[in-house]
Formats: sequence, structure tokens, C-alpha cells
Amino acid sequence: MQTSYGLTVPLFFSCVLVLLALAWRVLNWVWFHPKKLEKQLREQGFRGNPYKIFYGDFKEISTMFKEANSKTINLSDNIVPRIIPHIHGILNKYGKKSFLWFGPKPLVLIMDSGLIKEVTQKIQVFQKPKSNPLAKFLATGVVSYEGDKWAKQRKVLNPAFHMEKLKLMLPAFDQSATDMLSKWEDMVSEKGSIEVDVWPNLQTLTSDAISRTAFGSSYEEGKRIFELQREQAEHFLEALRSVYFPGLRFLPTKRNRRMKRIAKEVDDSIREIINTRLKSTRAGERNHDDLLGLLLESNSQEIGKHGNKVGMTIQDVIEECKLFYFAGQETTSVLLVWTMILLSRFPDWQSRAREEVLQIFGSNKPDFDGLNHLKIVTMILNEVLRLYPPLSTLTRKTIEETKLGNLTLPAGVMVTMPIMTIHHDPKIWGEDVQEFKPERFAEGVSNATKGQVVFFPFGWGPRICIGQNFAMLEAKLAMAMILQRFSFELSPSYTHAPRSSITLQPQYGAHLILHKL
Ligand code: HEM
Repeated sequence: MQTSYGLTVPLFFSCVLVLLALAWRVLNWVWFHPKKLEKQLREQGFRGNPYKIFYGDFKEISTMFKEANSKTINLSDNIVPRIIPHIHGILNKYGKKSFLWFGPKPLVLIMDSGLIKEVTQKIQVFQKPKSNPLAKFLATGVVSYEGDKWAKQRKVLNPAFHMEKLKLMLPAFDQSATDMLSKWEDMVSEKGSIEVDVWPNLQTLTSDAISRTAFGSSYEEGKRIFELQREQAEHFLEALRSVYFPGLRFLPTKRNRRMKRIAKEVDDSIREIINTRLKSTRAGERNHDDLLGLLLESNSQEIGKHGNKVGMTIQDVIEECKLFYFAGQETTSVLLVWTMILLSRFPDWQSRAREEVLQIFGSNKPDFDGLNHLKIVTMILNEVLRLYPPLSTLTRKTIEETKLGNLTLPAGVMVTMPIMTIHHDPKIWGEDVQEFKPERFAEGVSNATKGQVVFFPFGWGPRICIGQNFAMLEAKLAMAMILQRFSFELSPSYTHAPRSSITLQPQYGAHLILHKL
């Protein structure tokens, strides 16, 4: 027997069943599941806005960001409401035990130091939330993996970031800083001063440094690869700003085609560098001291110890190289730019830092041991990371129901640990929390934090930033070299507008007046 649609009755009923199942899944996703999670959270004393179907708090959040970014602020203003207005708003409205709706997903705030420690340590249960599928075009790598894959990758990468290996990176950092400083010296007029927006220059510095440290002698190819990665990131951010439908990335739009072409070109170029390296290693040549060389060396040692199962594939190595750029470039340039801005605002600290640098190095090139003895500069960098952490929040999602302190979090909940808010909490840091006071760190980080997880610009737990020593070494060297050659102050055209665009950037640049010393 056939229905009026020309289908047999069993087929007709099967289609109806499939459609009903689909409709149920959609309804469950946009309504029943979020409502169930909301009930579970409210029963435990969490407070937040009532769930609104599909959008949640999405509209309010985007309005808050638009408003926050439309106004500049004064230098002494609290920057938190401008950077994370949604979290600031919900805390003011509902207090510390609260949640927000990111579409149909609740985002629970974790403000307690003990709970932050627990979340960042229980990496099996609290995993990274899935990123936009287009992010795969940029890089995957250790930052996005979970479970065994993460553990394997991290184990192979770790040795490349050990202190004694980082020592080998100094010439690359030095060369990149020298290039920038020579440019500034050429620009300085007869009077010995010039106004410069240092932000793009500092970005170039850290870009060059990562191209050199990642690919060493293949720096020129590395530079080209990272230029393509930068373009790729622009396409990605543009895509994020437009409406996204599932599957959109498969359509042959102009942007998608370009992104695919870039991804292929980048992969092919890195593969070529790797193959050349592997050939020269087989021919008995010495290993290269750059990140790629160290990674290949560590990988072959792992394979030697445990066989192919524990080693990385060539594609894995390619992904890690692509990731170095995103993880290591902008974060470090952001640290440098806020350091220069804050030292411009606080010339007494600038002078103290310069005195220390001149006392240790005179006008010589800073060396590894000397950099490790820079106390004032380290205190300054830590205070900059406290006030202007390059990443404002850490986010995870629960993959199963889990205990957290005396709470029970259902599966499928996102949790966020607002680094920025905790770094600016007067209950932790005192009433002078908004002030730039590097002396807080005079006796080291654990003294300043009384051993609590309240200062975590590089994250915490097993997934703490692998590149933190790399970044600090690069920043110390760059700052030491800048302080040796220039003094600097804010230009009248400087506009204070820190903005979170993945990292914490100066929205209108960093216009400073540089004086040649
Ligand atoms: C001031 C500079 C930097 C800051 C503030 C910073 C911050 C962070 C933070 C907060 C995390 C943890 C993210 C999370 O748990 O969700 C992280 C992870 C990571 N960072 Fe950095 N980072 C910096 C520089 C670097 C550099 C220079 C590199 C490499 C060259 C790097 C490579 C990575 C990698 C690979 C991870 C993932 C680690 C894992 O998941 O096991 N970072 N970073």
C-alpha cells in the first residue's frame, strides 16, 4: 500500500519517526536540557537570569560588549567592566555564586581559589570547550587536545621548553629586538625624540622572535608561514563576526576557498622544512637548536624508548608548529605593550628598572644569567600580568556529572575562571588593588598570593602554559634592551582603551614618545 506522497506505509512511518526524533533532539537541545540544568544549578544556590530559548543571555552580552568598547576610559579607571562586561555585570547582579547563559549552555562562574585549583587539576572531567570548527584551519595542537593525545603531545613538547633549551633561544630574541630598536633609532630625529605607536612594532618583534625560534635557519620560510597564519586568523575572526550555520565551512565561498588554500600552503611548507630536517639528521648532521629541531629530537627519543605508538606523526608536528605562532606571539606582545604603557605612566618604576638593567649589564648585550637576576624587572612584569593579563578568562566544560568542593555540577555545564576579575579583587589584593605596585611581588609570587591560586596569568595545573618561561625570558630581554637605549612617556595622543580581542589589546594602539638615551 502507498501513501498519497508515493511512499509505502512502513517507509512513511519510518520517516515520521525520524522527523519526530529529530524534532525531539532539537527541542531537548534548546529547551528541556537547559531547563533541567537551570533547575539543578538553582537548587544548589546558583543565581542567574531565567533561561531564554536558544539565545539565553546572548543579546544582552553582545550589547554589553558593544557599549563597553564604544567608550574610552581614564588611565586610572578599573578596566574590568570594559574587558569582561558580561562577567562584571552578572557578579554585580547576582554575586559570586552565579551563572550566565551562552545560548543554551550555562556558564558557571568559579571565583574561589580552592575551586580554581580543583577545576584546573581535574583535567579528565573539566575539559576545554569545543572551539568553532573553523579554528581547525588555524591550528589544533596540544592546546586543544584531551586525554591520551594531550598527554602524549605535551610529553614530547615539554623538553623543548626546558630552561637550558630556552637559553639557546636568546640570540633569536636578541636579533628580533635589535631589529626593532635599530628602526626606532633611525626614526629618532636630531632632537633625539619621536612619537611612535609601539604596538605594531612590538607585534613584529614577537612575530619575528617566534619565526626565528620555531624554525631557526629556515626563518625566512617561517616568516612566510606565519604571515599566512596571520591572514588565516583575520579570515577566522571575520567569520566569527558573521552569522554561522552548521556546515557553512563546507560551502565553496570565497573566504572558505582562501582559508583552505592557506591551510594547504602552510602545511606543505612546514612539511617540506621537516622533511629536509629529517634527511639531514639521517645524513648525520647536528640537530637544530630551534623549537622544530628540539621537537623532532624529543619525538625521536620517545619513539626510540617506546616505539612508534608514543611518537608524533608528521601531521602532529605540523599542527604544533602552527600553534606556536598563535599561542606565543600575541600573548607576549600584549605583555610588552602594557609594560611599556605602565612604565610610561610610572616613570619612577621605569627609572628603577633601567638602573637595575644598567647595573647588571651596563651597555652590554643582556645574557641569560643576568636576565635571571633581574628582580625589579620581574616584579614589574608580574604586576603588569596581574593588572593586564593577556587572557582574561579560562573556560572548561564538564563532560560528566562531577563534584566540585561541596557542589555537584551536571554534565554539559561550562565553567569560567575570570583571571581578570580575580586579579582585580580588593578582598585578595587590598584596597589599592587598582594601583600599579610592583612591590607586591618583591618577595616572589607565592608570598604575594599567600600560596593561593589568585594569580594565574599562565593558567594552572597540568595544562599550565608550556611557554611561560619562554615568554618571560623574551619579555625580560626585550625590556632590558629597550631600557638600555630609550626612555619613554605617554604621548598626548595616547587613548586608553584596553579591549579583549582574544588577547587584551590596546584598541587604539600605544602612542608613546621615545627619547634616545
Ligand atoms: C605572556 C605570554 C603568555 C601568556 C599570558 C600565556 C597564557 C596561557 C594560558 C592562560 C594558557 C592556559 C589556557 C587554558 O588552560 O585554557 C596557555 C596555554 C598554552 N600556551 Fe601560553 N601564554 C603565553 C605565552 C606562550 C608562548 C610564548 C608559547 C609557546 C611558544 C605558549 C604556548 C602555550 C601552549 C602550547 C599552551 C597549551 C598547553 C596545554 O594545553 O597543555 N604560550 N598559555
